[in-house]
Amino acid sequence: MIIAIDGPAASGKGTLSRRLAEHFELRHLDTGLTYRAVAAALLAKGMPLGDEAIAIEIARNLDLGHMDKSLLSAHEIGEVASRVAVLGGLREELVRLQREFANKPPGAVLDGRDIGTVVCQNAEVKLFVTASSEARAHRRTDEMRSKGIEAEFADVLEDLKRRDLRDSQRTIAPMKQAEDAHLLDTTEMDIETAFQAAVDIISKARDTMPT
Ligand SMILES: Nc1ncnc2c1ncn2[C@@H]1O[C@H](COP(=O)(O)OP(=O)(O)OP(=O)(O)O)[C@@H](O)[C@H]1O
Ligand SMILES: Nc1ccn([C@@H]2O[C@H](COP(=O)(O)O)[C@@H](O)[C@H]2O)c(=O)n1
Repeated sequence: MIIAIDGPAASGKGTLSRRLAEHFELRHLDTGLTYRAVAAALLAKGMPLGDEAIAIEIARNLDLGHMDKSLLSAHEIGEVASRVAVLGGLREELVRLQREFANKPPGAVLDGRDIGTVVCQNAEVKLFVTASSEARAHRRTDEMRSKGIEAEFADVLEDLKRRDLRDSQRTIAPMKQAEDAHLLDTTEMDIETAFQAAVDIISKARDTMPT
């Protein structure tokens, strides 16, 4: 079974995806990390962010098993990732790796921006996880502060809105809800409630799948 989870920044899709993968005994790939890894490598090499040939080369050498989430999660890397994510050739290379991951048995949960619309259009279940910009900014600000990182709610909110706008308006594979995706708005849900709602949707979909 392949479960595709998309949604805007800090909507909780990563938290949900990890728990769903554990619950349904599937593998999990946070595809945002693949864009972040390329962004971080470009920054480390001091290369211009628009240098697509170098970005593709970095993507070809990416080892999905060795992406350091704690390093790549930095708020600033998310911003740079969203700027390199507009490059079509780079996306093709990363999508190839992501599909390879998804198609290995017993299946997987992938989260990102274009999983239901591009990467795994054939996924058995698709969710589009969202929450109001304010709720997402509060969650991200709390998360950063809990790690000892200084964060101002207003700055985080502005950054999230800018990133969402870029991600949803780019020409290639923009972030959007797939037509056959279930919408899960978690603005008024805590993590446990959101998880139970997702399990219900997926279990119902699985019960109606041909064996
Ligand atoms: N329903 C929820 N209620 C409250 N907090 C939540 C909820 N879901 C997730 N969180 C918290 O919000 C923060 C962001 O969640 P998470 O990292 O899963 O989002 P994301 O969509 O994967 O973000 P990104 O796109 O930046 O990778 C985390 O600190 C997480 O614990
Ligand atoms: N399938 C995806 C996943 C991510 N992106 C881009 O990467 C940025 C960082 O992603 P996070 O999920 O870690 O926040 C994101 O803002 C997107 O620009 C993508 O394009 N497609």
